[in-house]
Amino acid sequence: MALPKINPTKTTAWKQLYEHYNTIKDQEMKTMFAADTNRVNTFSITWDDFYVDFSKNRINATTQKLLLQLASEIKLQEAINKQFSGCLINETEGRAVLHTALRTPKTTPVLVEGANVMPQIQTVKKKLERFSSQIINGQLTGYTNQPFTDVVNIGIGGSDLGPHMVVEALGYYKNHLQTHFVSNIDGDHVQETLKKFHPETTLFIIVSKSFVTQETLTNANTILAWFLNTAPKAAIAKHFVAVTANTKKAEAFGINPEYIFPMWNWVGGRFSLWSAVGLSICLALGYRNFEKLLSGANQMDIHFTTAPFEKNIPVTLALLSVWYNNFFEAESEAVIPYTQYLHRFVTYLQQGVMESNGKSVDRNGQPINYQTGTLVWGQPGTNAQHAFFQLLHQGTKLIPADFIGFAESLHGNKTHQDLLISNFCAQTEALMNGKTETEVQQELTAKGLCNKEIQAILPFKVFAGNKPTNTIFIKKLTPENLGKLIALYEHKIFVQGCVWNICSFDQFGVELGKQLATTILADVKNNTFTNHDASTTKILNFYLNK
Ligand SMILES: O=P(O)(O)OC[C@H]1O[C@H](O)[C@H](O)[C@@H](O)[C@@H]1O
Repeated sequence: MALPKINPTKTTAWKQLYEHYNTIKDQEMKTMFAADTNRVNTFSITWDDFYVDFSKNRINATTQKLLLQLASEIKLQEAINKQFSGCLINETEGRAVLHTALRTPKTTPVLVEGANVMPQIQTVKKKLERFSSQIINGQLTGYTNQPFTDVVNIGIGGSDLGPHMVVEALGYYKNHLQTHFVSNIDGDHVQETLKKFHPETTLFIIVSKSFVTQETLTNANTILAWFLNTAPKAAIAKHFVAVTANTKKAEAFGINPEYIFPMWNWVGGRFSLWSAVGLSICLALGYRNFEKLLSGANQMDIHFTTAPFEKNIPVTLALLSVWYNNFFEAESEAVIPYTQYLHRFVTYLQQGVMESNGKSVDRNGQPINYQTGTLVWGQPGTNAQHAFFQLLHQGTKLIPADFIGFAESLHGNKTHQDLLISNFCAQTEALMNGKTETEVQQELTAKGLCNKEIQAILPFKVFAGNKPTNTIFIKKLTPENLGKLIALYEHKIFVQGCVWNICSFDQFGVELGKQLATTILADVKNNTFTNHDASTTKILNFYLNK
């Protein structure tokens, strides 16, 4: 029931893509547009509220054919079927990968090792719905009988990034509850957050799939001590709830079992916002909006599992990313959302992409000799334009970029929206077309510069262009459309992991640092350390003023 284990570099498509790369690498996209009036129709997908234009890529019909052949040779369809049918595709941890079941309609059974998981999902969803509406409407109150005004999510990694991103992204739809997120072990993060609310009117959600994460438990204990400075012990039951797959540990922490929201080991942390980990989303936006988010994601799941690969958005974006990563040797890709609401989207994606696909052994445990996980970075446009776009336009690196935009402004300010969308379109056009010497010369001549002046400045004003971008244009930022967008990137990650023949669902790479931190903590407490390298020892000496 395992995923296929095919070395991509041994496929016929891979070898042909190499040869093809040599023929296309110096071709200009603008020339390709001029030669083919139908290019934009061939290389775009209209689906639902989404228009995805991937025509501004360094590809032609042969590239697309070979990338699709690669998908077929590595048995992508078989892998997708296995994921959605609950096979234990997270082999290194012996788990299914079924965050998609959390957004599947309740009438469709989803089996994990023969058992239908839908009833337990429904039970938790009902619990989330009841609890969140009782907090929002003031039926459940704090220990002094006042309604809750603030909610604090205490979690890190997947237990923070997803819900935090969604609550910010859908800020337009928020209710009166103020939401806060405490993640970092940095005590200053907790202390700064604690300034913002009162114990009598604040609900604390401890979110940890494992319920052993150092940061989360330390922060939870610090906040609990702060709470008990003014509140009686009996108040804990009303103010502290937990989301976890380890209910025993949550009970041992002192959480009222009635207020423990379970999740399951077949939901990976970085894909968990659809589970009870989304409790802060339910509280901030109301349960109906949470359901809309899930329903949007489910629509993308249906698209992903049923659309032919050449019209399949996640498959297309994944294969294009492989094209640049493995053939053009582009190391990173930028994601630029043209809405401030998505200001945490890239931070969220970084865990999904890099924790999943930052691997250097294949599914057989063999070292690999090709590039895997891309570096993902970015921030909202137009801010990004004034920060790092210089490097995109004129730097030495090839950085493919996804431009994500929403046609409708939520507050309806047309003046701003016209400006925003003009920038959104102008940047991808500029990145593709660049500016030739001749164009610069004409521009400067028109400004009245003499030839000597023009020649002195000319090289600095030329833009090579031919920089690839995808445009993901969506009608409106709604809970449904955000659900679709997040699910799109989740599936892109999965497809890339399949092509690279790596295990996308474990994260052993985060363990070593955690182990060493435990050793160092003991050393710091004892004020003695001998077992570290000279560099680390000197740094520790600096800390301990030795
Ligand atoms: O939810 P928790 O068990 O507390 O885990 C929180 C985070 O811990 C680690 O950093 C893992 O690498 C992440 O994948 C996970 O999201």
